[in-house]
Amino acid sequence: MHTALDLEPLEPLEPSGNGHHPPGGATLSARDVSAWFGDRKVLERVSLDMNAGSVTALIGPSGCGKSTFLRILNRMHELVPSASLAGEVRLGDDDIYGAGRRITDTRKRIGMVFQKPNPFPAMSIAENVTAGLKLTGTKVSRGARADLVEECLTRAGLWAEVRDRLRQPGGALSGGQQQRLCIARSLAVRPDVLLMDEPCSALDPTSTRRIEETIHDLRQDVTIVIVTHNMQQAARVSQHCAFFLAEQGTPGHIVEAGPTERIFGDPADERTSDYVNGRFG
Ligand SMILES: Nc1ncnc2c1ncn2[C@@H]1O[C@H](COP(=O)(O)OP(=O)(O)OP(=O)(O)O)[C@@H](O)[C@H]1O
Repeated sequence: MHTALDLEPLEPLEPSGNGHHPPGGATLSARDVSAWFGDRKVLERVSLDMNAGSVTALIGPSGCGKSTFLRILNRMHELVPSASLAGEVRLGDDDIYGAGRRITDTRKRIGMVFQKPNPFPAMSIAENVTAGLKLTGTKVSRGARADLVEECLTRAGLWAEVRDRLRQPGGALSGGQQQRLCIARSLAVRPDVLLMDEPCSALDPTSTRRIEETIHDLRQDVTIVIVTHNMQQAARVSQHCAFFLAEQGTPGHIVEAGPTERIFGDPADERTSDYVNGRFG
């Protein structure tokens, strides 16, 4: 059950990063995105700007298409054999579905963190951080690797806890630490955008809070889009919010989107008000 909302912004616990990372983030814009699995349409003309320097939360009841929309944003939807889509997704000025655009280029610029932490359990903590470099063809000299590991673990809010055991396996960390390790791994390829699909749903409240602090610290550098079922979390971590709904078997669509404070405090649509106040979903 969702409850009344705490709109207080989070205070960072640690400074974000060590100053080595570039300022960044880029605005991600979806225009008239529709999606299908086979003949079944699950998203209807979704348009949304996810601004640089900002956290955008995607909220809505189960099955309304939030994860599908998120997966379209980094070209994962097309990996499902029956899946198709229409519309446009732009990262800055680039059409990520444009002719000749390679999936690996998109994945490099738009990282993703999943519901269940998925580090490589037998690889060391340090190797986990750099694991994505090879996959995306990112070149980092051997000498620069240690700095990159420290930088990314710091930005992910994990450095202080693991600095003395970088050679231990990633699988030996707690669930919350593993999730921050996955965030560090995503950051190592220097993405402009980080997509997070219910990143805290498998975590306890303390680990959840820690991830929320990490999100708060990262947003200066990386555009963040997060799917969450937790309304208090959406209110705490996001500056913008989009409310998705799929009514009576119709495809999911955005009922309304805007500044989080307005979506929670003064929504334009009664359905949004009912949802954010826990009256359904
Ligand atoms: N691989 C798939 N094949 C067929 N249908 C799918 C597939 N993935 C999702 N769907 C359907 O697409 C619709 C949207 O699902 P999606 O997972 O995007 O919703 P969601 O809002 O993220 O839900 P939840 O909050 O429960 O994760 C649902 O009706 C779902 O059953």
